[in-house]
Amino acid sequence: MKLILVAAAALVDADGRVLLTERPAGKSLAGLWEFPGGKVEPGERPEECLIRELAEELGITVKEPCLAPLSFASHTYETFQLLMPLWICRRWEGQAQGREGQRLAWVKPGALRDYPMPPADEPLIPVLLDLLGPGR
Ligand SMILES: Nc1nc2c([nH]c(=O)n2[C@H]2C[C@H](O)[C@@H](COP(=O)(O)OP(=O)(O)OP(=O)(O)O)O2)c(=O)[nH]1
Ligand SMILES: [Mg+2]
Repeated sequence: MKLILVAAAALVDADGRVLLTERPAGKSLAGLWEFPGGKVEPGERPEECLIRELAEELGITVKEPCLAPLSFASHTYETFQLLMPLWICRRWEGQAQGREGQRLAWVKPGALRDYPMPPADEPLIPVLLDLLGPGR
């Protein structure tokens, strides 16, 4: 089966909230809430890809040293196998906006379960809860 490599970020703000973005209508998994990021293109390093995706999708500038490896998702979808490393990032320049019309939500970790996410993302929720606590 085809292996798809997706680089994604848990952006964490000063209050310990995590950014989720809604997948736009018309795309696969539309309406579900995900970590911003996208497919690594041929010849691209994953970190480079993530910095590009965060600029394209959110209009923010992230420096590579501000990305720390956190965890990964591995999930078998019907038509491909997803492998998605997740970096945590607490520092960036600019204010995140949905540059592709997508809705954004800053979510305290204890409320992540209120946002329907792709099945691949499910195991990442406890990782964030462990690291950040449920939040107030
Ligand atoms: N960015 C991101 N993608 C995720 C997450 N969970 C998850 O299963 N995915 C899947 C959805 C897509 O198949 C792929 C993301 O790649 P992408 O964001 O560049 O894909 P895309 O919108 O162009 O998707 P597609 O419609 O072409 O499949 O990984 C997540 O938390 N963040
Ligand atoms: Mg994307």
